[in-house]
Amino acid sequence: MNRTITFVTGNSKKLEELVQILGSSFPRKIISSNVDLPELQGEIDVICKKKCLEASSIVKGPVIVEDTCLCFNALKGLPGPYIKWFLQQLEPEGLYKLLIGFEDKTAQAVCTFAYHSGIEGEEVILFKGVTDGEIVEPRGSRDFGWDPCFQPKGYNITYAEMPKEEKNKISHRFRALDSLRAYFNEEQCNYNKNK
Ligand SMILES: O=c1nc[nH]c2c1ncn2[C@H]1C[C@H](O)[C@@H](COP(=O)(O)OP(=O)(O)OP(=O)(O)O)O1
Ligand SMILES: [Mg+2]
Repeated sequence: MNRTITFVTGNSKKLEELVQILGSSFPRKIISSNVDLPELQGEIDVICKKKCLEASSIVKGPVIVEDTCLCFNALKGLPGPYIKWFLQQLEPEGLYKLLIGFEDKTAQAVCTFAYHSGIEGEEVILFKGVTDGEIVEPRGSRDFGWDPCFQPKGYNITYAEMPKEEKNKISHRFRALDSLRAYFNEEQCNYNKNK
């Protein structure tokens, strides 16, 4: 049985963070595949499940995918899953300006990983991580997406101003991967018992 998991993503920064966060202690081998999956619409969980099944049908084995949303509370959760298009057109400056007419600048960064075993008929499993923060005037490195305009709660620096190790301790992606890691640690225990 194929135990290697393929992380299907077109985003190299996501992959970089996953590798840094999971480190070497993760029980399963993860390889990556840079396939552009369709950007679907709808509720976050539905998007992730569909994205995962799409990936699974291409890879024909165990896969994980990830979808990241940035939800502005004043906009009732938008842009949410559409953040990619908003960021592409508006850049971090424009994201900040979107909220100029609103007192409430709070936002949630939401990361959802989805895993499918590659076995037909099995369910997709979701792992979610949320980090609260606020949308601020962009500051810091332009390395990764909307990092310059997201300031996590309790901090006075943005994700983009933090050392990578710091972001990776509190980020939406870290939180999601923490529960994914717990799931696979247990799965590995059961696998070893039944071997
Ligand atoms: O930690 C992050 N810090 C800053 N920006 C981020 C982060 N994580 C995702 N992002 C950006 C990438 C994309 O503009 C949008 C999510 O869209 P999303 O569809 O999930 O990502 P994507 O299309 O780049 O990669 P994928 O091939 O895995 O779908 O937010
Ligand atoms: Mg995408």
